Amino acid sequence: MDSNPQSSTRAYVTFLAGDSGYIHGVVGLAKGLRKVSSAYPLVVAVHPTVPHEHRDLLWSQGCVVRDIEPLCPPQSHTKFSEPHFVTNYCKLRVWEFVEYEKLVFMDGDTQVYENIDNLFNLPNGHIYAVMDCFCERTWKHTIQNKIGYCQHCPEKKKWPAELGPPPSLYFNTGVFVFEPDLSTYHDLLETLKVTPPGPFAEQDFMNVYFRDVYKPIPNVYNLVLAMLGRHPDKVDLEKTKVIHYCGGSKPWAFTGKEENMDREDIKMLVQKWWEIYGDEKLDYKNMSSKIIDAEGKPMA
Ligand SMILES: O=c1ccn([C@@H]2O[C@H](COP(=O)(O)OP(=O)(O)O)[C@@H](O)[C@H]2O)c(=O)[nH]1
Ligand SMILES: OC[C@H]1O[C@H](O[C@@H]2[C@@H](O)[C@H](O)[C@@H](O)[C@H](O)[C@@H]2O)[C@H](O)[C@@H](O)[C@H]1O
Ligand SMILES: [Mn+2]
Repeated sequence: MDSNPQSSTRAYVTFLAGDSGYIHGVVGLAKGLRKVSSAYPLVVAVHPTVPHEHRDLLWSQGCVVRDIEPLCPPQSHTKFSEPHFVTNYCKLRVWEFVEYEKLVFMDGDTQVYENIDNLFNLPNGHIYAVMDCFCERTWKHTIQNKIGYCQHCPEKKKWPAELGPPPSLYFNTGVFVFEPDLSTYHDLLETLKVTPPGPFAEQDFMNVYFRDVYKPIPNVYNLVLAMLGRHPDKVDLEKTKVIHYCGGSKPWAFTGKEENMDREDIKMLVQKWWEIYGDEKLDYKNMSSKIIDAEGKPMA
């Protein structure tokens, strides 16, 4: 018998901070999950900088709104790859959402195009995520990028033996499957205090912390846009379930002018994002399930 009946629950979870436009991403994700008939709610870990009207909007879109405290890395001179990455350490707060047995975290700049509820059935005891790509200029600080090595194509440019063993598999933290628990949460916070930050902030930290329990899942669950240009042979858009609009402009502010963004496939994917975001039939108020009577007829 489960000691805590709540702990058998599952949910998608995302993180929202500030007022710079990600609210559109989170609302779009809530509508996308409804469109693919996901069986689980979307919990939003909300940073104190999120305006109250955005909290109300999330609630009106059927999201579970959970306030979180900020979480900062130790003081350092690290130059993050993007200034806002320092805020992303707050993602780690989701490990305290222990009212859920299992969570699938999704960045606010991801969108789901096919049901991925099957991820909740992956065996416990691991963190599941898609391998990241090292080929973008954002990786210019790494030896991998300098020598042209990427974990998506180790056969193309082998890791030089003189550099020792190749780096451990490295995952993108835009989508990951995990089980929240308080002992891991407190250990994460203690370990964070003594871990010098890297350019990819909480992503670098999580890759070190979870190195021994990380298991890769196919890139159909988190296709970062860079893959389209860097590893087209590893991409099948027909089979892709989640698009991660990272590494350039976000769909809600798309200009197509950023590096690598002026591509027909990316413009098509941005249009697909807008088709969901703009679809009023997917608004929570228009989707609330009709109450039906004993004969299965909708009641007034
Ligand atoms: O100002 C910000 C920065 C980040 N985020 C959240 O943190 C996630 C990670 O940041 P981002 O997606 O920008 O990183 P990228 O995947 O583009 O590197 C976003 O998707 C949002 O869910 C946010 O809400 N507001
Ligand atoms: O805070 C660090 C971020 O690191 C990751 O983004 C990166 C990564 O994808 C690189 O491979 C790209 O080159 C880069 O553009 C992109 O920003 C996660 O997507 C994001 O959620 C967040 O954890
Ligand atoms: Mn992202």
